[in-house]
Amino acid sequence: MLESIKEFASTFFVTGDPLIYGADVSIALTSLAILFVLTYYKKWGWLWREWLTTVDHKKIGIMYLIASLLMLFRGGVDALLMRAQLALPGVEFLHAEHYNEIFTTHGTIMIFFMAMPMMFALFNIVVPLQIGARDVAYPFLNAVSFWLFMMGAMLFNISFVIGGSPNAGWLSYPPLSEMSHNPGPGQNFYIWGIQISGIGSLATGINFLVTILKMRAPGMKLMKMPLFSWSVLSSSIMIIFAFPILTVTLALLFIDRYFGAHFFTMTQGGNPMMYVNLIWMWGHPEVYILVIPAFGVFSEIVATFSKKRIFGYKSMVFSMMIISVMSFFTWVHHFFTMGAGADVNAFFAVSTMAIGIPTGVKIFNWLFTMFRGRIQMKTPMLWTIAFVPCFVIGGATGVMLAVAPADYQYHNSYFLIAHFHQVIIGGVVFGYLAGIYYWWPKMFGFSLNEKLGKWAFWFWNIGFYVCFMPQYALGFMGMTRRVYTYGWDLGWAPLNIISSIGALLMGIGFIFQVWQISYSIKHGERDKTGDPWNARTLEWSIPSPAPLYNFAIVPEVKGQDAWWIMKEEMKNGEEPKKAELEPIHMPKNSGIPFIMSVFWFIAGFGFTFTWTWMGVVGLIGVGLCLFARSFQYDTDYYIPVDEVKRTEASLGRVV
Ligand code: HEA
Ligand code: HEM
Ligand SMILES: [Cu+2]
Repeated sequence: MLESIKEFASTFFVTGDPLIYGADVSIALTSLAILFVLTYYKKWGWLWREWLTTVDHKKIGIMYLIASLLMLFRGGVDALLMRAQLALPGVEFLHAEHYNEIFTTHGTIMIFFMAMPMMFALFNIVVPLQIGARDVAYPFLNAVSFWLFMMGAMLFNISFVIGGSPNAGWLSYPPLSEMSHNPGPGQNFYIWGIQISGIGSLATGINFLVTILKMRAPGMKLMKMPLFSWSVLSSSIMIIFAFPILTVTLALLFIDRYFGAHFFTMTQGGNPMMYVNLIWMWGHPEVYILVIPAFGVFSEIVATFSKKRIFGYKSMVFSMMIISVMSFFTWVHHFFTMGAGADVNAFFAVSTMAIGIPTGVKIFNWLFTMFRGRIQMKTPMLWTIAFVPCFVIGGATGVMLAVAPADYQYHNSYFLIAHFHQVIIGGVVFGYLAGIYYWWPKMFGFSLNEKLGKWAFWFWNIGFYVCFMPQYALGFMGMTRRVYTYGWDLGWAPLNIISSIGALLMGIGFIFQVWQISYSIKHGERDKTGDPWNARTLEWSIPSPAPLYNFAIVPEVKGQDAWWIMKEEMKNGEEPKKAELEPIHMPKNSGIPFIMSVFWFIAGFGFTFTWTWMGVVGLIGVGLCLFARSFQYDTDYYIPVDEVKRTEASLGRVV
């Protein structure tokens, strides 16, 4: 009896490693503590009404933000574990198999469950406010997207406790990810976690495309739209074209695994190369999906803190749109070594390098905006300035990788690892952090402490170079990616230990940020004006945090930098035009997005463990939720004028 319980436990729960035991116990204790606090303070009703059922883009944005910061922590712990293992040769801190799992979960979590939601946090928090809208085009769908992301992320993360983590790399190439080589549930967790959240991402792309095209305030022609919103448009278009490829690719892999098909096997007509092509047709655009909104953030920040209009607005827009088209024609640079032949490789080498041109245009525009500006060194600006050299070096090493014959040397080495961390951390992470600092007062009504922010900034920055610069050299010295240890005789030890110290410094930077947030909640400067940075775009024209309906009166836009123009007019004594208040049309909250996503989770969990009955129950639940929604007619309401007046008065505004 005892034996069979033990056997069941060892197949179901991940056991055998004290590190994992420790983590399991702490996860269980934290969950219990959260449940206890919610029950003790009777907060369940509040949680349900205010958060789990909300369709308000601002709250959804905040939930994305919290989730992404937690995932940054999880991915960061993974990174530190790997760096601890690699610091010295011959260490057996992580076993080989455990190392495989950790680089897989680190890469997957950082891209899908940290960077994507942090990007969606900014989309949600900023775009409607910046274009003068009262919500996104499809608020209900927006909540569905969020909960799909959340359930996908949770499904992926529990693999760590139940069943075992995936271990075939962040893109899960076959044949390693096929049943024949990987029979456990780990790869299924990967497939379903990403599949569920990926559908959410696609819906977000559609939502923001329509929001930007249809919901701009009167007078905001596309060529007067702020650059962050342009970047979201560009990224959304890429999402709409790229994500379906991911969905199909993972579905085919699952069919291989579940039904024994042979799309990607080595035998019986299958072809693993097909998978590699498909996954990169999504994967390469994905990195630009992530970085373009970061470019948008930098454009807003550079203009605000240089007290100038952005230099070369039109070229900024065109370069962004050109990058989003070109990003679909470079995917083969990820497998130059797979033998496609010289002509194919030459085409993709040239198309890859060509992306450097529009990117360079943007870099020079930011520099020209700063040139002779009255620059204020606030934290958002610091991250922006640090981004420039970091991204230029990372971009330049990208161009080196794009030289197909040379890539035979660099491919899958630490040179590659250093390249992509440099563009991703220097571009994406620095960009989103800059955006979070910049829009924080708008989200929460208080600023983050500058002093602690500067400590965090320097730790991250110095840590970054200490960690990743040695890796370029290690790549040349022959160190390949995904090795869990190496010998003393190779001479890699000194650079690896330096690199690990750098990772630790970044970890300290993150701790400073946590400290900064908790300190500022109490002591942060309250933002009474709604415009703490003396900024240029519409989101700063309303109080912080924005009221439920955002704009009591929808603004009229006269040009680029609409809020700046309004401020100039007010300075010149022009009275803002008084418009009549009208009742405001708003969407009602709904529990369906949450419940439906829970059913997706159940379905994903069932299919992961090949419990078909459970998978089917989950899918039926999803169907029932859709059915219920189609009979819901009472989905909206009006906020009466009186209430709008009262709210505005309480925020110190006269309307
Ligand atoms: C945000 C993420 C991001 C960004 C922006 C980029 C940007 C670029 N990447 Fe990178 N890349 C990744 C993320 C990213 N990459 C990831 C995650 C991988 C590996 C995944 C894996 O295998 O697991 C990868 C891998 C990768 C490879 C595969 C290598 C291999 O596997 O062997 C190649 C090869 O061509 C490449 C090239 C480039 C190029 C040319 C750019 C260009 O866009 C860079 C453009 C920028 C500049 C050039 C600098 C600024 C320009 C100027 C100052 C103007 C003057 C310069 C010129 C005209 C040249 N990248
Ligand atoms: C914060 C500092 C970070 C450190 C110290 C770090 C460290 C590492 C290490 C040691 C590896 C494994 C190398 C190997 O053995 O092949 C790795 C891989 C990877 N990292 Fe990071 N990383 C960091 C941040 C990030 C971020 C922010 C992202 C993305 C947004 C990211 C994405 C990836 C990806 C995609 C891989 C490849 C995984 C794979 O090979 O399957 N990393 N990182
Ligand atoms: Cu690429």
